[in-house]
Amino acid sequence: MTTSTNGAFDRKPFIAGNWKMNMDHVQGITLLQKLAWTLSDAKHDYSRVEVAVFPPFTDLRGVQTLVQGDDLDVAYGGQDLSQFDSGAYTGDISGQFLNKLGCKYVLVGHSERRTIHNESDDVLNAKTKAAFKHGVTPVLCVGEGLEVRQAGTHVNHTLEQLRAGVSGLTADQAAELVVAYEPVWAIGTGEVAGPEDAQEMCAAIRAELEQLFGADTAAKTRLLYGGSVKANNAAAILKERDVDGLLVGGASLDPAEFANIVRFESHLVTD
Ligand SMILES: O=C[C@H](O)COP(=O)(O)O
Repeated sequence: MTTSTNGAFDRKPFIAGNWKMNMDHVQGITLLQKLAWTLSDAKHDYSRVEVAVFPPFTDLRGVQTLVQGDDLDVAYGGQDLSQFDSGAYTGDISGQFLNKLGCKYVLVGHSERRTIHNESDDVLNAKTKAAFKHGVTPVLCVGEGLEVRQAGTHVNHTLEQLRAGVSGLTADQAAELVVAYEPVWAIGTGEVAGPEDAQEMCAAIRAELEQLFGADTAAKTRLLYGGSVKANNAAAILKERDVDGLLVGGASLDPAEFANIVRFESHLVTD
């Protein structure tokens, strides 16, 4: 992520916390309150670094109430959505419902959805389009498993997922889209892809978006890295030119740790 001489970033940094299947609706409120207090104490400038949380569906109404009631500048989103608008799809959640709850974002194709729920590239493309249809910005997750990484085909593999996910989008949608590169071997394992690994893939993703949608569009799309991010490695990853933010799992459940990740710029000065 490069900065201009006035300290502005090329793209607004985006720090997102994916709570996964953690935190019931009472715990979720407490976590968000603590995060907001911590960031407020630290005088966090939300206009400089955007913050979002992705709670379980059952927490979203409580999160909405807290965000509205306390006028918090924290965005929130769903961890998944249906590719369909409504109907006989037991257990699924429509993008329309997420929109109605004030969700700004929704995760699409997290590796845990791709593997545990066998979500295909075609389904994820339909979900990406459904998100846009309902006015919710998709965060499309891509990334390779350990075997692919060891075989050295991780760039091709990840770009194939990307191409499938963005197929049929307009340039405006591609510019608004957020892409999260999450090497599966680094998720929840303590194994972190090095900053250079994150940069290699984010640069490849941006180059692919440039091919597909043009340079002006690709310059706007925000690219995140995710996988065992902590406060002590966030700043180094975010120093990379094409990495615009982080998708944080485990560390987002600790408000002090997550707030420190959000405040990565204070670590940039001292690193
Ligand atoms: O969505 C977040 C990613 O799966 C990373 O999770 P993690 O930070 O626990 O490794």
